[in-house]
Formats: sequence, C-alpha cells, structure tokens
Amino acid sequence: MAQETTPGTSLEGSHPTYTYKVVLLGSMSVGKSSLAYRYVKNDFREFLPTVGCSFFTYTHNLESATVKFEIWDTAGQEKYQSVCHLYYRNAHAALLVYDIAKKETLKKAKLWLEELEKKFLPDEIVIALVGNKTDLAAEREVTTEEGAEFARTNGLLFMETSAKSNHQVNDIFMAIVQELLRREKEKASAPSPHERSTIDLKEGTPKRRCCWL
Ligand SMILES: Nc1nc2c(ncn2[C@@H]2O[C@H](COP(=O)(O)OP(=O)(O)OP(=O)(O)O)[C@@H](O)[C@H]2O)c(=O)[nH]1
Repeated sequence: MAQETTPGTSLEGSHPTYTYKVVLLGSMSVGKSSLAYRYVKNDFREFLPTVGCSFFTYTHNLESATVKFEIWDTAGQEKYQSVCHLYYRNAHAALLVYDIAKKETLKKAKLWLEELEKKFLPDEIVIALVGNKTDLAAEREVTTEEGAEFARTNGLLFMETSAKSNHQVNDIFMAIVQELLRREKEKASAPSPHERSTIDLKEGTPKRRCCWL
C-alpha cells in the first residue's frame, strides 16, 4: 500500500502548488482502474485487475497553479471493503464510478455516497458521479437523466465517460481540478480566523479570539 501523504500547499509567488488525494470508488469492474489508466497514461488495457489499491500520480501545470493529484484506485471486490475507509481517509476528491450498462452499480455508488457523507463535511471533499462505459450504448441500463438527477439533488459533479473510447475522461478530472481550485479561492477570500473578533461583555472591550482552539 502506498504511504499516505499529507496534502500540501506551497505558495511560490502567485503560482501556488496544491497536492490533492483523489480516490476512485465503485463496484467491481465498473472501470475505475481503466479511468485512472486512461487519464494518467492515455491508454486502455482490457485487463487491469486491482488488488487492494493501486496508486497513480499526475501533475497539472496550469496557468494559475500547479495541481498534483495522488490518485488512489481501490478494488471494488467485497473482500477489500472493510479496509476501504483507510483509502479514502483524508481524500480531497472522490469519483463514484458506476457502469451505465449495469443498474445495480449505480445503487452501489449511492451507498458509497452515504459512506462519504458520514465521514466528510460537504465542503471537505469534492465528489463526482461518473457513469462509465458509454461506448456500450446498446446495453445501457441507466439513462443519462437518472445519473444527472441523482448528482444534481446531491450536489455532485456529474459526467458520463468511456475509458475505452476516451470519452470525457480528461473532462471529469479537469472539472474536479477546477472545483478544488474554486474552493481554494473561496477559502483564501474568506476572513482569516485572526481577523474575527468577539466582544467580551464582562470586560466590555473587543478581544481577538483564535477560532481553532
Ligand atoms: N466497454 C468498456 N469496457 C470498459 C471500460 N472501462 C473498463 N472497461 C472494462 O471493464 C473491465 C473492468 O475494468 P477495470 O478498470 O479493471 O474495473 P475496476 O472498476 O477497476 O475493477 P476492480 O479493480 O475489480 O474493482 C475490464 O474488462 C475493462 O477492459 C469502458 O469504458 N468501456
């Protein structure tokens, strides 16, 4: 298992570097490894079994920032479920992957969402719902509207992809990058805890209070 890393931010002038942990979750064989492989290596292999967890890194050199992704690809097999919480601990983003040709895999993605909601506050993690295998259009069991509606009502990013035909794989990872950067900006423009003051009614004088005690 890869060593867990602490995300970091280094501010070099106006070009910061952010490191994020991104996890892929979902049923067995929905294409989690294939999506990671397509994204990082721009390739597709028919056979990419995951034993436990595998690990990829990818660096985005954007105009405004450098964004490093540590992508944790978890195995969908039931026997690994009991240790899965170790994989998504401290994650900044999660892709909940289902197979558009297997309805029950969307149910499993919904269960993953419940699990994440127990462990993270909404602003702690960016979650994307990903309907993979759009190239199997003739076998489709989940409509685009069904996925989109579930994502909309739960505040998730949503995209349908095909790791095989390279459809929207880059786009979903880039949507996650953009959302993470948007949140960084929002955090940076929020008043710093040092700036907040409270009034001590007993003494009648404004006091600075540190908010993370
Ligand atoms: N047609 C099609 N097949 C795909 C696609 N993505 C993955 N597959 C196939 O689906 C099977 C499972 O893919 P994986 O990437 O190993 O799926 P996984 O979710 O990582 O599976 P586990 O590691 O067992 O949890 C393989 O045979 C892949 O070739 C896709 O977009 N289209």
